[in-house]
Amino acid sequence: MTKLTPMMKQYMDLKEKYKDCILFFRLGDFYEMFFEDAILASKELEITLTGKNCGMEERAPMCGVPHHSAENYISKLVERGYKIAICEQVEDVSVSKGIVKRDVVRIITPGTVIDAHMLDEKENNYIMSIYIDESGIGIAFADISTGELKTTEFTQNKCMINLLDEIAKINPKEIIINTLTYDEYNLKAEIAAISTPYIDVFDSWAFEKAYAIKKIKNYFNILAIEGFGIDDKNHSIAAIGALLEYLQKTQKNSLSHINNISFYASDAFMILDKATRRNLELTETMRDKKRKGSLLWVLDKTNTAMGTRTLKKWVEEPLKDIHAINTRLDAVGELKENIFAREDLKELLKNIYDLERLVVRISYGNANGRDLIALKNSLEVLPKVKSILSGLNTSKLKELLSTIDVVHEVKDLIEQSIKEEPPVTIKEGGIIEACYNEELDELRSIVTNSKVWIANLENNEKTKTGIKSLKIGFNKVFGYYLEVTKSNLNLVPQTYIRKQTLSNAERYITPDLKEAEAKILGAEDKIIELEYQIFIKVREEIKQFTQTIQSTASAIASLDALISFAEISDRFGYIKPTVNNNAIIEICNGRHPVVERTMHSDMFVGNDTFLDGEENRFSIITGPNMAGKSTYMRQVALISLMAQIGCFVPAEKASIGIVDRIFTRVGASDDLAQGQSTFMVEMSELANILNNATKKSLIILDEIGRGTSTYDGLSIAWAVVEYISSNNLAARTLFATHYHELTELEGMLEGVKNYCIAVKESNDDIIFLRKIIRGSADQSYGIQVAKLAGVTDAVIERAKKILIQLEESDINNKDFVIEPQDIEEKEGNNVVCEEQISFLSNQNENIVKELQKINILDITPMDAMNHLYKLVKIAQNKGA
Ligand SMILES: Nc1ncnc2c1ncn2[C@@H]1O[C@H](COP(=O)(O)OP(=O)(O)OP(=O)(O)O)[C@@H](O)[C@H]1O
Repeated sequence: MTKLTPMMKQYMDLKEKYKDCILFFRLGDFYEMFFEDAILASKELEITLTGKNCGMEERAPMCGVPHHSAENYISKLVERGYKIAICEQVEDVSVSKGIVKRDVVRIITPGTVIDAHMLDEKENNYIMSIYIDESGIGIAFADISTGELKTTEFTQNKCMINLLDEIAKINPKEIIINTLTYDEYNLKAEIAAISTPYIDVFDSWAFEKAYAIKKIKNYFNILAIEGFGIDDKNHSIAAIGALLEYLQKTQKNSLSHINNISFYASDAFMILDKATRRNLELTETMRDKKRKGSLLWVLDKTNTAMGTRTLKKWVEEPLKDIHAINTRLDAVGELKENIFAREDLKELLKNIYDLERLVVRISYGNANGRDLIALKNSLEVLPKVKSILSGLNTSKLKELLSTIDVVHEVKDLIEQSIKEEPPVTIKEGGIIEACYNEELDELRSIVTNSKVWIANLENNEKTKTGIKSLKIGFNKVFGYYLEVTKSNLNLVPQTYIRKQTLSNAERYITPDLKEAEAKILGAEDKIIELEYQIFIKVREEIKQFTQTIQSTASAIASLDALISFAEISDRFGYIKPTVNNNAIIEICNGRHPVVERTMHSDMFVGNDTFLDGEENRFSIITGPNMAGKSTYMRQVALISLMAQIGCFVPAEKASIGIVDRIFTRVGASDDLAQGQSTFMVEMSELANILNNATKKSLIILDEIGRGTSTYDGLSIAWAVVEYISSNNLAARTLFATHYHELTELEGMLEGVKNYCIAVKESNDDIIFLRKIIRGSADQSYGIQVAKLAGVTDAVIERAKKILIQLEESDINNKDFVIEPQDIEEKEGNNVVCEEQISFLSNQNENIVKELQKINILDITPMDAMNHLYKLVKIAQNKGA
């Protein structure tokens, strides 16, 4: 018969309750894991697996991590999609019975991380809840490390596409959903293709409307949900209800920092699908997924972590509302012009800590003394920020000025209560400032006086006994003692009580000394406890200001992002675009914001653009490879997007008719992992464009139809031009192509115009002028570009001959016949070979014989390897 130890029984009960989590079970200074959790964690974390005797027949597999460094281990597991249940000692009421009560205090999942070291300060960490039924889709997402909670819903047709676009934008780390099947969609696969969140089907009852409404009311402690503007948004309500349920279930803690729901209409922003975000390299590069080389890399010169996150959100969510865009543009303009104000603000912002996340740590009860000092230092800067802002005039800056609250109550409270350099832990004292609490001051003076008394005692005893080397020391076992070296033992008075013998000294105590010690130690214990209590009280008081600090943080973040836009506009010569609701995109001397940063200033050649949705709605762009077609088209898309996020643009003049969506079909991006060929990907992206573009969209097409046979490709491309340019759609489009036949469409189709990127021929070479001009390119210059790229002369020469023959066949309407390489050329190869052989004949006649067996024009790689092997053998034998 086996009997489980009480600790193991407690563990087993909790594990039963939290089956889907790895249980981090706190024992002393360690988090221990047992059984299958231990086996898994030891493998994932590469830590030693041991065993523990726990009353069972066999020792339970066990492994553990130190409490103080647990965050690192937890973060590794969470990144890999595991859920971690943190189990702590919660009360010790039953200590008398020898049982410490433990419970799960928090579940950490990929989307519910708040711990500073586990978060990327430049990114939000979102958890998303999705509710789907036959009439629509609702989403709600929160970043619990900042307190943001947003929701939207789609009830029109195509809502699945809207959902996937939103997921691509928000990039949640974790998704809870009511179902994974919807029409013909396999949602898990669809979502995995866009982003890589941890997806879980969550309890369906949590999505039920009545339950969700009750949950929202309880959570926010309100009587009606109208105040959030979601009362008629049933899908949103369901998603929010489940999200709150999940958060409460996992966090088991006050979520008071999530104190608002913000509903947004998804069509309030420019829509960018996954392909477009990737192709325009908005936040990371296509090739290596790095920030460097992306648009964000150019635009982001923020000075606070909050500003960095806000700027990224703006880039991913361009506006469509002209007024909102203009208020940002005006503010950027004022900050650009007013260099002194901007520079001063920048310096001040550098001293502002990540208030959004700090306030959450306070709310969770995780903040330590240093966090509070960081908060105080940040708040100290705010009056100066406000004073500079009060000298500025634009409406956005005025709005930010009125939102920023210096929260002087909090600043004063911390200043008075917390020491300037407090320790990291909050349970060892040394945190609370003098003169803040009378009782604490008294206790401290007891300690100080007693210590002075002890210091005096040393001198007095020295005089009294005549032992000059007598000293008073302290250790944790005996407390305070008098130490006398062996040579002076004859001088020790009767009243000293011997306590310890060392090799060359004796240690004593006296009743007076012990009395002073008791006072000191008693007071010190009380001080530590009292300091802890005071600290918790101060932290709780600050918690009441959560909402005010959050809105101040959000205003600072916006200010930081605007200053960043102003800074790059000034530094890189950007200008203020005008935005309007007509269809005209007119750019004078526009530049690609990222490509121009990769070359010396003035090297980038600016280009003009005119698209009006009418006579000039569709530009067919031809030109040699490498001429700059892709760069040009992307620059038009990026300039439009930059204007709509409220940033100045790299151009001499720009007028942007608001764009509702940007679509791109750029280059060949294989999606083999998804089981799709290059051509399949190209065609499905094209299908997406044709199905979803509107008259207000901007479409960038780079070489449609390239991935199939020439005639199929040309036919598709031709039909695409006809369809998009027709009055049904008439979307503004830039289409780069090597199918010169398409240039015949100018004049045939309304709104289609030919452009080409100019090059100059010089002898056999081409010089890239990078200038877009009206008209079409006369040839492709592919062979010249191949030559520039270093393709062997033999291939280049042969390609030229083939090209001539192809062109002649074409002109004479003959079938394509490529004549074989002439004899001379073939012999030429042999001549080279003969020369080599005659050189080698001097080296070794066996090698020559071997070489003569080889027909260099008819040899497979395998044959070549065999011959090489034989030659090496011959050479080795000769050497031997
Ligand atoms: N306006 C410009 N000024 C200076 N350099 C430019 C400009 N446009 C493009 N370039 C340079 O030329 C290179 C090639 O440009 P891009 O890829 O746009 O050519 P392309 O015509 O699309 O070529 P392909 O048809 O082979 O795809 C760019 O990487 C950039 O370095």
